[in-house]
Amino acid sequence: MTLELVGVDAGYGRTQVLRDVNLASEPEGVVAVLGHNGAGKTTLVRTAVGLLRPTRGQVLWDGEDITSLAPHKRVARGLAYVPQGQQSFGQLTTTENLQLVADRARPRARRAALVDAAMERFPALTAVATRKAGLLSGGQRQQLAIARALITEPKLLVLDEPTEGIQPSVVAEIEAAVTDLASSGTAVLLVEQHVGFALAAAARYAVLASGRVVSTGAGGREAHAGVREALTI
Ligand SMILES: Nc1ncnc2c1ncn2[C@@H]1O[C@H](COP(=O)(O)OP(=O)(O)OP(=O)(O)O)[C@@H](O)[C@H]1O
Repeated sequence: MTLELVGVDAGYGRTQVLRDVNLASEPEGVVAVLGHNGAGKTTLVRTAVGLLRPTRGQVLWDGEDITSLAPHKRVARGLAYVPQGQQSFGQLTTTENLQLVADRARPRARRAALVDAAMERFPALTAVATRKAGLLSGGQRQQLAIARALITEPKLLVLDEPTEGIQPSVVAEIEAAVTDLASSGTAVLLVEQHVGFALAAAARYAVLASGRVVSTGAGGREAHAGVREALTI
């Protein structure tokens, strides 16, 4: 499954942010979206997941036009989104946060297995399974947010700056989980400020500047120079 933005313009009211954006996820692996603050990365992912309607262009899911499809229907098709900011239900425990999403899964008998599988991806969560999410560290809450998205068994996981504001020791755990996910068949669209990690993980990258894609290419170490140059635009 690939998600594709074709000639997309989008913005807020009269403020146009995205300009003629063309970008596709890979059927497997990571596509990294890079760019400075305010470049339009969050606007791009919000448009991709259906929280913002493009003013021009199309969003395709495996070739099908889903531009007008509601976000929750996109989730049902296999598109999951983890927004910036480690959001969770603070009064619920770690496990309850996961169960809340699993409770929608069918058949009922699978629900516990989904929670267990999501926990297994993030061993740090097991230790805080009964703690209220509001009392978790930023890194734990970020892991919980990703684990919650995984309960929907996405084909494509859209992550908006998963390492932002997270202490370095936990960043490595999040990076490892994202890399592991991508290599086990879940495609990832990754917005990331941390260029080193993004390029190491990415099969492909796109650099956004002032709402336009100004550079794209294959990921990996050799992409650094091209990305650095594009980021100076
Ligand atoms: N709700 C909104 N209403 C009006 N303008 C907005 C809104 N959200 C973002 N913008 C503007 O759109 C532009 C792009 O913002 P966006 O959040 O997409 O960038 P970003 O690349 O994700 O930046 P960051 O790394 O800071 O999150 C910015 O100029 C921002 O001020």
